[in-house]
This record gives sequence, structure tokens and C-alpha cells, in this order.
Amino acid sequence: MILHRNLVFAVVDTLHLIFNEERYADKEISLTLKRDKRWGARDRNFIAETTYEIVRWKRLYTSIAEVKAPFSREELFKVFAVWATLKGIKLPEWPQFENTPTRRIKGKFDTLSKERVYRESIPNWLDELGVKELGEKKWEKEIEAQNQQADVILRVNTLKITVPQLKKALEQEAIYTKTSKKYPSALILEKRANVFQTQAFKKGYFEVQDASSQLVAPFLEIEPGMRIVDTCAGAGGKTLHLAALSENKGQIIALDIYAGKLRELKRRAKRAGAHNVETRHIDSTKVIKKLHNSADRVLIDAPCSGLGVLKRNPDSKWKLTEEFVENIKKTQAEILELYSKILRKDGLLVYATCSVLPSENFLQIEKFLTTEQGKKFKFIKDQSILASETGFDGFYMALLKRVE
Ligand SMILES: C[S@@+](CC[C@H](N)C(=O)[O-])C[C@H]1O[C@@H](n2cnc3c(N)ncnc32)[C@H](O)[C@@H]1O
Repeated sequence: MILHRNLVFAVVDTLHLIFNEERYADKEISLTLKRDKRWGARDRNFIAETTYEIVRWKRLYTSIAEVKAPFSREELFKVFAVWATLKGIKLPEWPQFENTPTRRIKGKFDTLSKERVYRESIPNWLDELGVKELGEKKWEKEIEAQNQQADVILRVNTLKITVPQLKKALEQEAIYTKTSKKYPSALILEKRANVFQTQAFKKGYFEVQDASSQLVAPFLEIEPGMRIVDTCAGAGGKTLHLAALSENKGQIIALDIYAGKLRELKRRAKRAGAHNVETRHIDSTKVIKKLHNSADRVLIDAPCSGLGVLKRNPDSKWKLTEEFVENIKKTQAEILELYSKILRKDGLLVYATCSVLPSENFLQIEKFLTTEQGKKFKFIKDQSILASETGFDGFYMALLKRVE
């Protein structure tokens, strides 16, 4: 592989913003990619993948490079040199890479890799939390799996097209996918590609959605004609799936505390041809009260630590804090208490997170079931998904029935 100057500089500039200015990796990478129209697919791929990899292995690489935050550009070039050396990529003869200690890099890699916090490149507090929650053996496997690059997975929008039809349509755009029996609406890309540029995407034939996440909406046992409330809808990944399962019949009310996310949801629903979706911004408690005892199905896709989706968001290893995890658990308990009131008697509720921590998942449900409100519910079943067992995101979902 030959390293091109403008691409390497683009990576270093992007890392500078992510590491020093606390910017989000996905947003910064997509801004960088807009910088130069002459970059082709390979160039864009190099910038995106390399930046993500260096973010993912930040602790390991910066320790090998012996640099500390805030990082100067010179230091970020050293970190880049570590990445290239460990990948076996020849460094060009630029002043930035002069005196790169190749042997020392390899030696330090071998030594540091003996310790999990370096090998898996995670903060100490996160490692301690993972061990406490999952036990050492499970956590070790899980964090290793979550450090692998995520597959690109599509959810076929069955309101507009069937799985075999989309597979064929994508082949005509040189995108090759495989199906999976366990995930009936999914197409898994054989090779990464920018699917958002395809005609199929513009026509609303699919959404990008991880395979584990695709299991959540079907867990609600949707039938066409139902009244469904998606209480933490965000930009609507699961709302759109609910719309497809309801075959556009009945009503889906999508709620969130952020109006901007709901605006994006509306745009996506239009593209997907999901006509039965209505958004409501939670700007006061009245919005929830109005819906009490009214829904056949309620989805609580709760805000969480995101400790199931590190594959997709490697920078959250560095942004997440212990305090955030503690606080979000309180929010989850409050949300369960308040939003479960939206369900009518005999209706079904799903509580889901993209976390692998039992304290956000089953233990949260167990606690809820002992509260005054929770006593009106019966636990039906749950599913804990680990990235180490499936290769996809870590997720949790619990199905409850309102019996009183
Ligand atoms: C896991 S994300 C939802 C993802 C979304 N359901 C999807 O499939 O794309 C959690 C969402 O909960 C929202 N949220 C946070 N606190 C909330 C609250 N108190 N009430 C409702 N939504 C909340 C966040 O804005 C975020 O969009």
C-alpha cells in the first residue's frame, strides 16, 4: 500500500478534532470526506477506515507512541506511524516519519498486549465495570468481539420491495450481499460500500440497521392495524421497522425528547413510504399523560451506555464516563415507570437497550417488576445478545405483558 500525502493529512486532521476537541468520530469523518470531491471510493475508504481504527486502538497506539493528550499534530503523526508499522505498511520518507522506531514499536506492542486494558484499548474503569458485570471470561471475549469492525447490514423495507428483489437490484449497482435465516429482513454486505449513494437507497428500499437491532421490532409481536407507541424513537431506526411489520395499517406514534431527531425520522419515513407514522415531541409530561392506557404495543428503546455497539462507535470508549452510566440507569428506571403507563391492559411492552450490562438490562426489568407500576406487568421473555456470540451488536430486549 502506498500512503498518499493528502489522505494521511486528512486522517491526522480528523484525529486532531476527535481526540482534542471531543468531536464525534462519525460526524468528523463524514465532514472530512466532503472536503475533496476528487477523492474516489478507495481514498474515502482509506480515510474512514484508518481514522476509525486509530480511534478504536487509541490507548494502545498512543501508549506505544509515548504521547499524551492533548496531542500535537507531530504526535498524531507518531500515532499514525504506529498504526502503519503494526500493519506492515511502509512509511514514506516524509519529515513527519523521520526516525520512526520500527523495532521499538513492535517490541512495545508485544509487551503492552499482555495487559487487557492495552490489548483491547479501553479505559481502566470500563474494564473493571465489564469484569464486575459479566465476569472476567465473558467480558474478555465480549470486548475482543466489540473491537472488530462491524459488518454493513441492510434491513429491507418490505413496504416497497422483497429481500430477493433488493438483492438483485443491488447486484445491478455492483453491491453483493448475503441473506441470513436468523434475520429474515437482513442483507449483509459481502464487502463494505457506500450504500447511501445507490438508487435503491434513494428509492427507500432499505435502511442500514444492525442484525441484532432488527430483532427488536419483531419481539413486539406486531399485527397490522395496531396502535403502537415508540417512546424513544430517535431518528426512527426501529419505528420504520415497526411500520413495515404493521404493513402501513394502524397507527405508530413516535416520541422523543429531541425534536431534531424526530424531523429526521419524518424524512426517513417519507422515503420509506411509511404512511402510518406520526411524531410527537415530548416537551411536557402532558404528551405522555394524553397517551395513558391507549396503546396495544409500547416500545421503550431506552437511552443506554451503548456498551453493545462499540464496534460501530469506537470513540464512545473515550467519551463514556462512569457517572454517565450511573445516571443513565436512573433515567431508564424513570422511563420504564412513566412510559409503561401508555400501554393498555393486555397490551405488550418491549424494553430494549444496545448494552451488554445486566444492570441496564435484566436487573433493570427485575427492579421495575417490584415497583407499584411494575406489579401490573408480567414478564414473558427476554433475550440477551452478545457480540461475542453472534458477531453482531450486543443488545437486550425484554417482553412484558400488562395484566392489570
Ligand atoms: C437508543 S436511542 C433510540 C434509537 C432509535 N429507537 C432507533 O432505533 O433508531 C434512545 C433515544 O432515547 C431518547 N431519549 C433520551 N431520554 C429520553 C426520554 N426521557 N424520553 C424519551 N426519549 C428519550 C434519545 O434522544 C434517543 O433518541
